[in-house]
Amino acid sequence: MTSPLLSVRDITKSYGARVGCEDVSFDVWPGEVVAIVGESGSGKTTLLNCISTRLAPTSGTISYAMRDGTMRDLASLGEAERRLLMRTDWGFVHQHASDGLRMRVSAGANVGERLMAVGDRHYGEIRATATDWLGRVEIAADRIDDQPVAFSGGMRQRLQIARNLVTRPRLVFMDEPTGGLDVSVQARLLDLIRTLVSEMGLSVVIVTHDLAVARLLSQRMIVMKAGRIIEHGLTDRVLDDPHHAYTQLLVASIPES
Ligand SMILES: Nc1ncnc2c1ncn2[C@@H]1O[C@H](COP(=O)(O)OP(=O)(O)OP(=O)(O)O)[C@@H](O)[C@H]1O
Repeated sequence: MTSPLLSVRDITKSYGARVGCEDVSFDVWPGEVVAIVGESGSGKTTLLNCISTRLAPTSGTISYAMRDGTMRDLASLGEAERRLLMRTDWGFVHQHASDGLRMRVSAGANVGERLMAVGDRHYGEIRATATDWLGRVEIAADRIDDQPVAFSGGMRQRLQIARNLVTRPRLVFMDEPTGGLDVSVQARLLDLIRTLVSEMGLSVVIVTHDLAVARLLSQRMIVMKAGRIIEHGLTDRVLDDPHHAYTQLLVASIPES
């Protein structure tokens, strides 16, 4: 494919007098993982929420290559079209699994619900697919009827990933997906995300303040500071040869492993 999947142009989001992000432009190509990094308050979440239509930008345009090949300005989508896109063609993995799961319905139903959203109606098939996906995210099949409230943080996050990926979306947004988890749990989760993303050929936009996460998962990296992109390039290049003084500072602050 020679055209981008998502095209972000001159996105600005203001909260009254405060700038969330400003004049941000970049493309996401099919099958690539783009990491948005920067310190707290640099505008990463604001940008992610704007490009995933969870937040309306103050100005700028975001276009998306729909499954039928047409490039649509996301602001022109009707509410029903937007919701369908979010439930089927896109995924959104929240930092806190409780924001992306229904905590009081079973693990199987959390996964099955997304399948029903794309029109699956056969109970046996839905349950079989849900069981298969629980296995793919390393949750034992005998936990299928348990509610996520009874799961550990790492399990909840893996369930949230299964719920998002079961419909085989083309684009997945992730907001600090490993944030707040123990280091060993993080490592296992990162490994799982990396495997699934590569097996499924997913495009991903991931927000993280952790450069090690960006290094492990992404091919391209966007560095933000005070709402603006200050450096953008291939992840290895940005991390091995940062051009901007702020990026140099960020890279220098990664603990030696
Ligand atoms: N709802 C809001 N109302 C007012 N200002 C906001 C709001 N949300 C974010 N901001 C401001 O916008 C700027 C960018 O915040 P944002 O949360 O996007 O940054 P971030 O890089 O995601 O930070 P963190 O890593 O801490 O989540 C900050 O100055 C923040 O205070």
